[in-house]
Amino acid sequence: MSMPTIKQIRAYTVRGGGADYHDQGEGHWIDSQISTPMSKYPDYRMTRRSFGLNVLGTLVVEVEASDGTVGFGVTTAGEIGAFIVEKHLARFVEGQRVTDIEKIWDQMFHATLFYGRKGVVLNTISGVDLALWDLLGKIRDEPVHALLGGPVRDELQFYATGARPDLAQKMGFIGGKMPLKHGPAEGDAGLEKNLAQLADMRERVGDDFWLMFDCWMSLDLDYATRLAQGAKAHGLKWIEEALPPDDYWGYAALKKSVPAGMLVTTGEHEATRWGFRMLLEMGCCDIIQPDVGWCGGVTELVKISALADAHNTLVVPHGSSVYSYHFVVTRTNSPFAEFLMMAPQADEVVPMFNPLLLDEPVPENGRMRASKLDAPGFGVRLNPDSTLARPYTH
Ligand SMILES: C[C@H](O)[C@H](O)CC(=O)C(=O)O
Ligand SMILES: [Mg+2]
Repeated sequence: MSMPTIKQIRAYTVRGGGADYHDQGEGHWIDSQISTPMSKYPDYRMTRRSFGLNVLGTLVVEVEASDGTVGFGVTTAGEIGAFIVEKHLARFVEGQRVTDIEKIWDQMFHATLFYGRKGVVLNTISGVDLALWDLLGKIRDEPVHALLGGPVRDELQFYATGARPDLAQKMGFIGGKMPLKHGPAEGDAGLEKNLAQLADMRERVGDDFWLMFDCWMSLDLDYATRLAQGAKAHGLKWIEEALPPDDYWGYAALKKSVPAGMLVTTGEHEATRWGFRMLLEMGCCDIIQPDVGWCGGVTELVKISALADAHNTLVVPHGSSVYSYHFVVTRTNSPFAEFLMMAPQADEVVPMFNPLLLDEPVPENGRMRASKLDAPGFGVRLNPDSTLARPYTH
C-alpha cells in the first residue's frame, strides 16, 4: 500500500472553553480566588482572568491527507499558535508521508529553537503532533492507543480536580484536588485559612479519600514546607506545583522537607524530554504531570515517560482529556488519570473540552473502560457548532 502524504495543514482559533479550559464565563470555580504567582498584586488576586489567563484561547490544527482523510488536534495556543503553524511549521508537514511523525517533530522543534523550547511554541508543536497521530490512526483505522503499543489495563481510574472534592467523591472518583486559595502574600492568616479549608474537606470526605492541593506555581519553599507540614494532620496526599517551574532546586529541597508519605508533584508547565530530565535527575518530585497538549505531544510524551520510568517516577498527565487517556491506558507507570471538573460549580461531570468536541468520553463512577477509546485516531470529532476562525493562511 502506498502511504498517503499530507496535502494541507490548517490552523484555527476558537473561544470559550475547549482546550483552553481556563477560557470560561463569569462565576466558574476555575476563575474564583486561586493562589497564583500574580497573587502578590492585590489587583490581580481575585480572579485569574484579571491577569489574562484566558488570553490565548484554543488552537485547532487540522491535517488533511492526499486520500482526503482529516486528522485534528487541539491545544492552548490561540492566534499566536495559528501564526506559527501557518507561517512556519507548515513547510515541515505538507508533502510528508503520514507516517513521518518523528521526522516532522524533530524538524519543528529544531527549526523553532531560536524562539521556542517551551511555552506557546511547544503547545503549538504539540497541537500539530496530536493532529498527526489522529490522522495516522484514522488512516490505519486504529485508535492511537493501539499505535502506542496497546492497553496495559482494561479500565482507567480517575481523580477529579475542582472546587468540590466532596461531590467528586459521591461521583465515584478516587480523590479530589482543590486549588489552593491563599498565597504567601496573605501571610499566616492565609495559611491558616488554607489549612482550615483542607480540614473542612477532610471532615466531609472521611479518611480514605485522596485530597490534594494544586498550588499553581504560587508558593516559595518556606511557605510550601509549612503548608505541607500543617497539611499532614489532614492527610494531604500530594502538594502540586508548589513552586515556579524553573525552580528545580526549590523542588529538590521541597521533596526532602515534606512529611514522610506526602508526595510532591509537578510538571504541567514543563516541556520536552530536556525539561523533564531536569525534574527527574534533580529528584524534584514523586509524580511528573506533563500535559500532552503542552509538553510536545504524544511523540514527546512517550520519551518523557520512558525517562521517568528509568527514574522510578510515575507519570500522571495533566488534564488534556482523550489525548491523555490514549497514553495513560498504555503505560504501567501511569496508574490513574486526572479529570478536570468543567461544570461551573464542579457539581456534575461534563466533557473536559466542552463544547468543542463531540464523542468526548467521560468517566462514569470515576472510571472508564479502555474499550471506550476504541474508535480510530483519538476518537473525537470537532463540534460543527463551534465557530472556528482561520486568522492566517499560507
Ligand atoms: C485548578 C488549577 O489551578 C488549574 O486550573 C488546573 C491544574 O493545574 C490542574 O488540573 O492540575
Ligand atoms: Mg495542576
